[in-house]
Amino acid sequence: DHVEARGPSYQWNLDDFEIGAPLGRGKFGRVYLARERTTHYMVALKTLYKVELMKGRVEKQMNRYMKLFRHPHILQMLTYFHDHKRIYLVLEFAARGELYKELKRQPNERFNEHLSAKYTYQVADALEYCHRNNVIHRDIKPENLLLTYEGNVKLADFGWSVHAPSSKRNTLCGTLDYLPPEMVTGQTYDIYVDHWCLGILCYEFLVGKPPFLSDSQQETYVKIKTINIQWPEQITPGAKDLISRLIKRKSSERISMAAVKKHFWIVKYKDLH
Ligand SMILES: CC(C)NC(=O)[C@H]1CCC[C@H]1Nc1nc(Nc2ccc(C(=O)N(C)C3CCN(C)CC3)cc2)ncc1C(F)(F)F
Repeated sequence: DHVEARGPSYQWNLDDFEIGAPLGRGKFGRVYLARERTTHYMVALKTLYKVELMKGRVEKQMNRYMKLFRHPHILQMLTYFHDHKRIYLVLEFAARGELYKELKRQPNERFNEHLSAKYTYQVADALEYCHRNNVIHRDIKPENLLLTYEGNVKLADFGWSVHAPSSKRNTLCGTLDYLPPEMVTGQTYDIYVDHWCLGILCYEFLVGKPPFLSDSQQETYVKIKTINIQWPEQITPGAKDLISRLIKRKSSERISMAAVKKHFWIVKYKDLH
């Protein structure tokens, strides 16, 4: 709202901000802590080099993202602007940083049932909103989640999101661990890919690593297609029930985000401290 104080037609530029410490590197460029000069509002300033993003698609993606996404568990893009070299995204600053680092910092590198249920609930809430707007995130994993000062989740990085349904085969870099069978076999897929990923995410919160982690991609493919999951003892019957209802081969059998939010294990643990 501070940023919108200048009115929707104001052309923001770099001089409106004092640039602070680097927060790290995103996929396409660096991210800095920044402060808006007049209101002292803290933001994250993500710089993207134009050369990678010349395609007009980015502009469309930005506009779709900006207009649509106002949700407590989705990282908000406040505005964006560009100079001759770069595009600058002015994003919400999440003070407690990257959730995957928080996961690694935990004893045994895993979250207890309260944090796992709380974060799973908040991601389900964000996904329900995305799906209501016919957007598939497609890249749900700890690396794409940030934490606010209060310890709540912000879903970020809609770089891979597309309108449902889609059969867009993108060169998915990085881990296959989160891929559902329909994406592994290149079939068309729908919003239910995010339901599968939520199941994988909940498992990783509780165990500290995803269920199909293997030494080779080939082995991971086989485990995904056969849905070969081990259930270590820290996964209680309630958590196993929820995860099993999300990691279903038939996408239509995966329970809805509304059902996740009402699931007895989520309800029991999400507000405990
Ligand atoms: C989801 C997406 C895939 N991820 C990203 O974009 C990443 C790429 C780089 C940073 C992050 N992007 C953001 N990060 C924050 N907050 C933040 C991050 C890191 C720390 C932190 O732990 N340090 C600075 C520590 C402090 C201590 N030293 C030792 C290490 C770094 C603290 C707060 N807010 C908004 C964003 C956003 F998204 F708006 F850009």
